[in-house]
Amino acid sequence: MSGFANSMMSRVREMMDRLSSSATSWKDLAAAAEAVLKVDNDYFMAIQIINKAIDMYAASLGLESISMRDPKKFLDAARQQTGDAKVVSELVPLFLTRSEVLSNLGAHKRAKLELDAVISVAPDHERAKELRQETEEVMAMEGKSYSQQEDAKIPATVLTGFLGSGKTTLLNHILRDWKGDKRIAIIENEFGEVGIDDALVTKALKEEETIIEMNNGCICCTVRGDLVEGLKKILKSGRADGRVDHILIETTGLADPAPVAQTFFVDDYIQARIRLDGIVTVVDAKHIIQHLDDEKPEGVENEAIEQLAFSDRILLNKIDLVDAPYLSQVEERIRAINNFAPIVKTTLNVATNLESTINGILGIRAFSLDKVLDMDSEFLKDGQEHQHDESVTSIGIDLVGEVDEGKLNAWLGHILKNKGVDIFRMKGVLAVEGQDSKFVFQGIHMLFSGIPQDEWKPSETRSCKLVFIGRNLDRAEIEGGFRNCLVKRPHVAQ
Ligand SMILES: Nc1nc2c(ncn2[C@@H]2O[C@H](COP(=O)(O)OP(=O)(O)OP(=O)(O)O)[C@@H](O)[C@H]2O)c(=O)[nH]1
Repeated sequence: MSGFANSMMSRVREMMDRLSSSATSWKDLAAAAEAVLKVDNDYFMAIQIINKAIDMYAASLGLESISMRDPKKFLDAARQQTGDAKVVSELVPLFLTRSEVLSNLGAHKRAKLELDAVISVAPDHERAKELRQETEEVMAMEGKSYSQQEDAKIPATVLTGFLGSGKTTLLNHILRDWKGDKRIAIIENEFGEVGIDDALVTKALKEEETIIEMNNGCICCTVRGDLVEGLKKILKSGRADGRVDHILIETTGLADPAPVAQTFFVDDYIQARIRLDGIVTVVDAKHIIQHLDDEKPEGVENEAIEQLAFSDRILLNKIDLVDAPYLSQVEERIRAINNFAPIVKTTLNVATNLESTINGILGIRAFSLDKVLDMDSEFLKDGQEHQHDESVTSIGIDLVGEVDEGKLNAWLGHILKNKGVDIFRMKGVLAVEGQDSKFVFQGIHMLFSGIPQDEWKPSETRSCKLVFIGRNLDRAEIEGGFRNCLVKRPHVAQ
């Protein structure tokens, strides 16, 4: 991670560490949150500190489990334990600060819910009533028209979906086939040591597009700081040569979208200029149930479930690979996780209804912090880092040289037959002996396709790049197997 990104992401944590070691009471934290709000207008930092103050207060009463989840229940329980006077003088001010911050971050519904809770225990509290009225006014305005301030920001879409679901296919349609005239900047993140998507993303880009690749870790954890940096770079490039109308962020197939979405609230500069338009999840109809049912070790999230839960629009893709009863079953499973996101059925590789599909995911104003907080009241808490399932790894191969077609086919056939269940995803761009075109292959479990694509240019070195992502992969076996397919002795590229 770059120095800048490091410093950005560690800022909140450093501040929290400093406060934890120097400020030992909830009162100190409450004062610190007020100061951060007044001096810096730093809402994300303020909410971290005020949450900690409320947590500390709740812990002193043994009520930490309900403090965020249900503010009314928490305030009522606190009242029973400490009496009305203390709740009004101590807890209410904490909740007022929190409501103010939530409103400033755009979570008006959640702010109102907390203010309602405050007013239920302190019906005459003037400041609480005032804040609730202000919040209601903003909500009424937002109901009529999208706020001008939000309109002025550049919309960003987080494109998520499990490995191989069709994200890059969709991206290519947007870049190559879509008739819309938006200037789109793209941030691409891959899981795997060797970047392949660069070769798979269409070269027929509209001239103006900016593509930023982030391949040194997963966007939802290690490279979140780089995402902020990438967004800032896009903002600057947009300023230099006109405009950027939309930002599209393709996450890895193993990303948890929650921390990616949180990024839009962490940095003031970003928050003032970019708004999260929506989280779009592409679903592979054939394989999704298998991944939803995948049992994970203790403390490890199931990414396929998270990607659906946080989604604002779902593209139920690859419907050509399943029959109608199975498709209904898939829809039912999706609905059990996310009952509000519209589902659009697609076959992205043949691009039917492309215009309406793309228009239905860009500029939709679908992301709502309120909606997310309803589902996950701790969404704005920093430090909830995503833990990847460590049995799922990636193996990257990057070698100069070319393969023997017969040996390659036999080896790929062997892998598909014997490792198809464990290999979630494989893809590669290969030089095949005697062929002028690059051989591009894609595999998802037992499904495989390979096609010649683009000729090798005289200036290019004929080489092979492959990525395997899956469970319990044996690096020596896969790498050894591939090396046996090579025609010449390879030279390992660094
Ligand atoms: N049968 C079928 N195949 C599809 C469809 N959409 C995409 N594919 C194929 O599925 C494979 C994976 O598609 P990608 O777009 O690379 O998937 P991805 O989500 O970007 O994959 P990762 O980046 O590895 O997570 C490719 O071979 C596509 O051609 C579809 O609707 N039907």
